[in-house]
Amino acid sequence: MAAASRLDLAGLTVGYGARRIIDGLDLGGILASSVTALVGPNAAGKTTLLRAMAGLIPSRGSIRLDGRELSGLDPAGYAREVAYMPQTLPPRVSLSVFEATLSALQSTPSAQDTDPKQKSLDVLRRLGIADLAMRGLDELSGGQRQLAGLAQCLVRQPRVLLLDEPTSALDIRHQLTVMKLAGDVARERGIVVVVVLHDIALAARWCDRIVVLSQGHIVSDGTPAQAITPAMLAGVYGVEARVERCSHGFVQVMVDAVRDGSARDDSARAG
Ligand SMILES: Nc1ncnc2c1ncn2[C@@H]1O[C@H](COP(=O)(O)OP(=O)(O)OP(=O)(O)O)[C@@H](O)[C@H]1O
Repeated sequence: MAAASRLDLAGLTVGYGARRIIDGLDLGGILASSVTALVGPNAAGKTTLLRAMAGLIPSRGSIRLDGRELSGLDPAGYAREVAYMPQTLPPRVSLSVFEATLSALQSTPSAQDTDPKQKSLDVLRRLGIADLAMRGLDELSGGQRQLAGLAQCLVRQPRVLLLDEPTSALDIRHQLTVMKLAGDVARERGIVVVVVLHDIALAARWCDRIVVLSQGHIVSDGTPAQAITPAMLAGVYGVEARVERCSHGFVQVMVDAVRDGSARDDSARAG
C-alpha cells in the first residue's frame, strides 16, 4: 500500500432526491498522517458527507486523493482506496469476529499478504479484542460489535479511513484506545483518517484538525483551539460554553446552559 498525502473535496454536492444536503462544499488539504474530526449538530450532514466521500451515495464535484479523482473508480477500485465504518453495523451476520475480519481482508486483494490469518489476529490484538475472535458477531455487545467493525476496516489497509461515530457505543477506556489507535494508524501507514464525532472533548484531545459542519456548510475549520470557540458553540449548537485548556494543553469544553431554551438541531430545517 502506497502512503497517501492528501484528500481534497471541491464543489461537492450531495442530496437525497431533489433535496440537497451538501451544496458545493470545498474541503481541501485533508492531510495524511493526521486525524481530521468532522463535528456538528444532529442532521448537519456529517454522515451524508462521509458516505459521499466513501463513494456510497452519488455526488457531484470532485474527490481527489493525491490529485487523482476517486469518483471515476468502480466500486472495487474505490473500496481498495477507501474504507468506511458506518454508524450502525449490519445486523444478523453469522460470522465469527475472526471470520469477518479475515473476509474483509480477503475482499481487498491489495491488502493481502503472505499470512492473512496472522494479519487478522494482529488487528484484533491491537484493538484488544483477540479474546473475541471465535465469538459470533451476533453474540456481541454494542461496543464489542463496534470494535469488530473497526477491525474489519483496519485490516483492509485503506489509504483513506472514514469512521462514522466509532466511539458512540464505547466506554471511556475503549474510546481512548480507539482514538489513539486512529492517530497511530494514520501516522504509521501515512493514511488519511476522518472521524465523525459528537464528543467535542474527544475530538479536541485526539484530532489534529476539526471541521465543524452545520446545515451542510463548513462553519469552522482549524486546529482544536482555532475551531472550538465559545462563539462557535453558541452559534452552531446554541449553548453557553467555556473553552479552556487543561494542564496538558488540551482544549476542554464546559457546557453551562442551553442559550435560547432549545438546543440547536439542524433537523429542524429538515422538512
Ligand atoms: N437516506 C436518506 N434519505 C433522505 N434523507 C436523508 C437520508 N439520510 C439522511 N437524510 C437527511 O439528510 C440530513 C442530514 O443527515 P445526516 O445523517 O447526514 O446528518 P448527521 O450530521 O450525520 O446527523 P447525526 O449527527 O444526527 O447522525 C437530515 O436532514 C436527514 O434527515
